[in-house]
Amino acid sequence: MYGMLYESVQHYVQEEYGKEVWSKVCAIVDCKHSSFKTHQIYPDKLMPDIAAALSACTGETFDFCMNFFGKCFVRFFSNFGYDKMIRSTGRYFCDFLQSIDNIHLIMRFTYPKMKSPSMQLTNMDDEGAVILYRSSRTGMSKYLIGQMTEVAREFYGLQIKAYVIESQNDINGGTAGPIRLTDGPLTVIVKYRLDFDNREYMAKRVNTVVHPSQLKMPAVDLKVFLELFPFTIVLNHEMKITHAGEKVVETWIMHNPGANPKAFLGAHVMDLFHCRRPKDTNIDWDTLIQMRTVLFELELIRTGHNRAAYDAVLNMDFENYDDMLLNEAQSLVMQKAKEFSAEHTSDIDEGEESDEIIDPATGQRRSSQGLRSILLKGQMFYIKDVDSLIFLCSPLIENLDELHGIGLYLNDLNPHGLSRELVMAGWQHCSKLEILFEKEEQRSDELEKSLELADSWKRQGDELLYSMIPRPIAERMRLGQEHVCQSFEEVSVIFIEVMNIYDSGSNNIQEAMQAVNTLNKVFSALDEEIISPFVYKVETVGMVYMAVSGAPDINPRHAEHACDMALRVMKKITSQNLSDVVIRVGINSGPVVAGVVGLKVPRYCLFGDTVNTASRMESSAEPWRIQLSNYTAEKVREVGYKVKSRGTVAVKGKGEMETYWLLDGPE
Ligand code: HEM
Ligand SMILES: Nc1nc2c(ncn2[C@@H]2O[C@H](COP(=O)(O)OP(=O)(O)OP(=O)(O)O)[C@@H](O)[C@H]2O)c(=O)[nH]1
Repeated sequence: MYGMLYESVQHYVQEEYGKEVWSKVCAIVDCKHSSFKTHQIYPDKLMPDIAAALSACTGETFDFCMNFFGKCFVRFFSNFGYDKMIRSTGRYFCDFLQSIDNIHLIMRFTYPKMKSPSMQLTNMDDEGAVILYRSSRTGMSKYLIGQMTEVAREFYGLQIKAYVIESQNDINGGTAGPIRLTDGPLTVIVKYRLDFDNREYMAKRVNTVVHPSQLKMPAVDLKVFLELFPFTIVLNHEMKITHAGEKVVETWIMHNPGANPKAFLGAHVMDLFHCRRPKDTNIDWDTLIQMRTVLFELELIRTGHNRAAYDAVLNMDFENYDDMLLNEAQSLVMQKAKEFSAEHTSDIDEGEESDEIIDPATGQRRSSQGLRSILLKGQMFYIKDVDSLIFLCSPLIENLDELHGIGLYLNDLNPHGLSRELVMAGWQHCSKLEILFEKEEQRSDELEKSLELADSWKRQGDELLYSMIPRPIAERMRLGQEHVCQSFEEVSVIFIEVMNIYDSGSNNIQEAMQAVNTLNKVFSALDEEIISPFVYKVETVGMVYMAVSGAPDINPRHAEHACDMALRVMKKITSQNLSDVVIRVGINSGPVVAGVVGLKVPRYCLFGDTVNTASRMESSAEPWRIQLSNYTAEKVREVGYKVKSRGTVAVKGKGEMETYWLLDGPE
């Protein structure tokens, strides 16, 4: 389905429910598109999926959401100026209801791959109307209710009540989860009742009977119709073709070489055509006589593809065709076809059955698939004088390539109306549009790429920021909240020093580079042991790595988490047996004040004697040992950690302190 419908949903869901809800909905349906391109096609099932997801996020029913999306579409398409088109369909709401098919058809040039639904106004009365909707998509029936309600309100000042009377293959709303559209050829048929004040329209209709233009007119010879509409077919009650325009017969002959050219008349319409629109329609008199406002699309069935045969048939003794035996006539046709091809292409080997077409218009070779079949678009009109249905139609051709593809020329098209101009306009329009679409695609791809790039830079920036400032604090600062210092009653501070990997007095560059590499390996290994939110890395200064447990996320088991990390680190670094690397660890627990300092390179710092003492625990520890302050040892011994007193140690700036070695964690 075209992106325009999804653009309207994204716009109004964000407006109505906020960007947060929209992001949640996208996450649920796994939609990767940050925006939708108007002219790009997206999966049909995305629409009901989004409705089901929005229903889950907001508690609204699925039907409510689909109805809402239909309203969004009508509000949104005004951005493209389509509201003017709706207003111009007619003075009354019923005029509009009869024009929806036409609207979609006119928009075909702009949305060439559109698979629009078909809408049929089957009944009107003073209290409203009945609409029959057919579509190859499920889950859209409530979408249409939203559209019709919004068009009635917005453009006709009508409050209508629209509801489903009966439906086939339609998945009733309120489904819990996203609707998976089936892939099979499924036609959804839904009949709606629209209740609204329709008296004025009905009264106006009655008056048309006495309208001056309705004065008795003489019967018109059917031949006139067939000249004006050379692709027309006339059907009797048995749905047999009684009369036909010359072009439709010629086109049929061209696409059915070898068939009896006289077999077109008298054949059942469904033996020669497929009904493409509306889908799954019973082609019988009673049904068609009800569907005079519906736009039909009949596709001519092709059995072959030989332009040469076509010319041969037209040149043959058409009058006496019946007298010849059919196979004699067919062999004559094929003979003529060979002669025709031989005249037009010298390089086809003799005797080789060529199925190539020489396109006389362009002289280009076309493979046998070159001739596509023809799609006739029009309405069924009942002509009382001949008690027949006449399919007043014209070929649906979007551009010159397609015209050639069918083997027709502009002169074959209806002499009146805009068929020829539309093809030309369509061709120009399409080529202009193609350039515009390409440009739009290019721009939006560039936009998509720069959005991805910006996103990756943002992520990298965030990583960098979170490496300096804890995420919750960074988020609060990003929201403009002034970050104030925060005091913590009790945390455990860990200092880890990498010893003797570098003599700061030496000027040997080699040694220095070696030391940096080794330090990077060790600190990266330590980083892997940081388990947020239990332990937070504060900084590294020189060979010293500092971390804390219990800040910025308060956690009562900070001493245990700090010891666990120290034990893991000891095990990890010894297992890595990095040559010359020796470490020692110190831990202390107590109160600290934490805050972000600095503007240029803001850092999350801890202040207080607890930090100083933890540093001393590390700097006075022996290599490969973890030294705990008395207070920390007390806390972890209670929960089974194995500690061993080191006795009293003279600690710089602290005097005599009893400290402990940490030997192992609890069983
Ligand atoms: C100028 C106005 C309109 C334009 C440009 C337009 C265009 C479109 C397009 C591009 C699609 C998607 C079809 C596809 O991608 O295959 C669509 C679908 C649809 N349109 Fe329109 N449309 C218009 C007006 C309306 C109105 C007024 C109604 C009904 C009141 C309507 C009913 C629908 C429905 C129900 C669908 C969903 C597809 C389905 O059910 O199969 N449209 N339309
Ligand atoms: N990495 C790091 N070390 C700290 C921090 N706060 C204190 N220290 C260290 O803890 C130790 C004890 O600090 P103090 O008691 O203030 O001693 P000092 O006189 O400032 O420093 P010294 O010259 O080492 O005695 C010192 O080695 C400080 O470098 C900190 O936030 N980060």
